[in-house]
Amino acid sequence: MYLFTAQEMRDLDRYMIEEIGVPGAALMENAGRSVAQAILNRKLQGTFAVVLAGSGNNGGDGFVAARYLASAGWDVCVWWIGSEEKMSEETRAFHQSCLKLGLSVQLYERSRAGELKEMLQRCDVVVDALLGTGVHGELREPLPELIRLVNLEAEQALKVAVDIPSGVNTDTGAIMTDAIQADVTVTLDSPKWCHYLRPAAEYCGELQVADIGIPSFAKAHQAPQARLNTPEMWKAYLKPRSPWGHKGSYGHLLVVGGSRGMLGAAALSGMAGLRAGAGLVTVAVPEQQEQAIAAKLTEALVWGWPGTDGFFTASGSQVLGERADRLSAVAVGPGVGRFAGETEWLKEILVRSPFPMVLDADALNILSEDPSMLHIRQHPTVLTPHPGEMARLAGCTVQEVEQNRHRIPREWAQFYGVTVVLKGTHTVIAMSDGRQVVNPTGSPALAKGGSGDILTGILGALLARKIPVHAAVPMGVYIHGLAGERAVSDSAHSVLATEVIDQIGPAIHQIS
Ligand SMILES: NC(=O)C1=CN([C@@H]2O[C@H](COP(=O)(O)OP(=O)(O)OC[C@H]3O[C@@H](n4cnc5c(N)ncnc54)[C@H](O)[C@@H]3O)[C@@H](O)[C@H]2O)[C@H](O)CC1
Ligand SMILES: [K+]
Repeated sequence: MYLFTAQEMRDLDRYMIEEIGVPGAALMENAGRSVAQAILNRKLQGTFAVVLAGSGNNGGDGFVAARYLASAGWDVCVWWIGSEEKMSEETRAFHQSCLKLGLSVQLYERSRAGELKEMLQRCDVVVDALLGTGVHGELREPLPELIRLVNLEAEQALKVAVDIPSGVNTDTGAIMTDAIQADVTVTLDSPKWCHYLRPAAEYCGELQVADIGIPSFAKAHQAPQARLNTPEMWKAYLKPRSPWGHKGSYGHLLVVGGSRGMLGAAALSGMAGLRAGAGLVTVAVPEQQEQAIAAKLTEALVWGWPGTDGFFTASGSQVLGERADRLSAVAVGPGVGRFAGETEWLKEILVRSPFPMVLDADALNILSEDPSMLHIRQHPTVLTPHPGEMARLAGCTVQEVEQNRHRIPREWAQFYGVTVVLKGTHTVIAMSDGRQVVNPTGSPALAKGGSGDILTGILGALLARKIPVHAAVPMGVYIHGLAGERAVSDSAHSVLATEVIDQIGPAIHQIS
């Protein structure tokens, strides 16, 4: 499923109208009917709806929805703002048809706030068709006051946003002034970025996608840059294990990390890698840590790298060359820590790894000293920063990263020719060719130490299994999120990282 920006949606709209010949009014009719149907499907007790309509096409959808609710026997009152001159031809026509049918259609003015307030307090549904994807900049009055009125007074009503809650920015998920706090958002044709970006995502409520008659081949013709992560995108690579296979058939993942005080991180990555199907996993730790990791991990191989006092040493990573021909992927970072000569150490790994690589945690912090070293890489490289690590890499604040989740990872991925996985609720995956994937799976249970190490292990294993990076990364992120969801048996507070690892197998089974 695609994820649209406002401009991409306008382009698709134009393509459907001008090149395919479907009238704009037909799309609007379908949109409004879908919204009304979504409301009727809920079989609510009460049947009084207040429809708030702007003068743009979002408002047009609202006028249509009002007509369908009225024809289902509902008591409907439409309040609209703006002016008839500003309306598009379609919106004007549907406004007129509501008037001709004798529906109650009221022009909102500040002096009438009391009347509207009284209705909002006793209605059963509020349809928010004030602003859609055409919003620009700070809201002009009377929108802010109207939005405040709805959020404050329509407490008991079901608030249904048409396409997007009015006031949110479609592309960035920002809220310029204020936005409708919706219970349900009926989005037209496809989800938009704002449905998955904070703070807008918190204003959407339940998301429903309405078919308005745009076939998938039209979307493929006008393909947007981003998709929502769904198994259909990569399921073909998730083949059952062959009865003729052996451990060598499923790749050999090397996990590098586990310095003093952080052994658990490398152990979690290693275990996750095995659960995600790698044929062999070797965990490389500073030599002083070798005994301890061996005692922790029964199924993995261990490899002591030159170390001092439980930390890696500058030139120690040269040993990678000795076994590189036996490996098929490497994951560097879980519990690596910071140490003298770390940049040189990481550079050696980048050079000596002629296979896919995952960089996480302190490997990313080391990298942020000199990101240009990524240009050394000749093979797929995946970075899995959380917002703090992304901020260090990009040289900006965490807040800037959070406000630009749609943009910063994409620019970074394209510039350095890598795949960036910006973690968080709705992880954003940015590929080196500009394509993006937003992940819908996950659980608050994953907001705990160890979750990132698990993701690193899963991604490393899928890459070791020679699944192409464009499929392995969305697959790994999806499985990780699903395992997190599945690990919650009662309270999300108390889930342990090892319990998430236990759910990797069931998650894979659920998808297969
Ligand atoms: N996706 C589709 O194919 C279809 C989408 N439909 C609906 O159309 C809207 C987008 O319509 P558009 O006319 O481009 O814009 P809006 O209605 O969102 O808003 C324009 C309207 O709002 C005023 N405005 C803009 N910014 C501000 C501001 N900051 N303050 C106050 N007012 C503002 C502007 O002056 C205009 O009057 C999409 O979301 C769908 O709901 C089609 O109906 C079906 C096909
Ligand atoms: K809206």
